[in-house]
Amino acid sequence: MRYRERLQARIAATGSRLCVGLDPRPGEGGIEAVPDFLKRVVDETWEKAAAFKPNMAYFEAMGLRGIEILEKLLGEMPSEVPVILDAKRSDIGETQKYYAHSYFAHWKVDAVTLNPFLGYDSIEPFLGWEGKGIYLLAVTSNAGSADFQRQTLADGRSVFELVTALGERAKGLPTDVGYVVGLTNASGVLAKIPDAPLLVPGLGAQGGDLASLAAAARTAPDVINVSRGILYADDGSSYGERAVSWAARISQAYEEAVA
Ligand SMILES: O=c1ccn([C@@H]2O[C@H](COP(=O)(O)O)[C@@H](O)[C@H]2O)c(=O)[nH]1
Repeated sequence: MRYRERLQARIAATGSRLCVGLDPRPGEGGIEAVPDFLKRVVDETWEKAAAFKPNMAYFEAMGLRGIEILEKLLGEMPSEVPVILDAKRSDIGETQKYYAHSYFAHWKVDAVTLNPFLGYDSIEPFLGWEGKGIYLLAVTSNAGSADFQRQTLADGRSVFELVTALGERAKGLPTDVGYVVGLTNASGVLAKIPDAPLLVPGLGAQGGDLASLAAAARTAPDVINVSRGILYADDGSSYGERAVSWAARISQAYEEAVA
């Protein structure tokens, strides 16, 4: 089964487009409390998760122990839920081969985020993997996405359309190509993004508004990420309750857009 089909099936089975972001920040218990923390989050949220998204930065920040924690976590993930590793890697093709092997063959994640700045040959090593996906950073959720990504070229295209053109070149290859589009910057952008799976961060702590995404009436298996809004909301509710609540808010926005 292709990655896109698997994600579509998961969204249909759960009725949820929520991607649960796994960004652990060691607290009072220190690094040794992180594995149990992540296990509780996964156990409580997986039934409402269309996908999980561990971000490499938070694991790398814990040193080698963080990598061990990530490896163990990946080995114990519920098999029903696709895992998107947020790695944002970028290097020459020869080196990217090793990242692709590490993530797809060794860690067996379903998809990975990549920085497309080095061009097509830098993403090529990721394109021959049946059942896997990559998400290219197209329009990120930070203010700095205006510095390059949303600039307009002399021919009238936006810079992020050069990114989607890379993805279009990969059509027909075994790996599915999707894009990262930040909810905070999605307005006015979505009409120019192909019908490919989107990973949409920016909901919750970053204050993104679901209306423009829902109104775009896209048919692709787009997923919307919430990390701090589930892991660190400090609102007296459980991780599971927060996942249910965010999944419902996302569904409601989509329902209101068609009403
Ligand atoms: O454009 C981007 C790309 C990636 N991210 C990542 O998503 C989560 C967002 O976390 P929240 O706590 O829900 O804000 C985090 O891992 C980011 O590195 C993004 O925010 N924007």
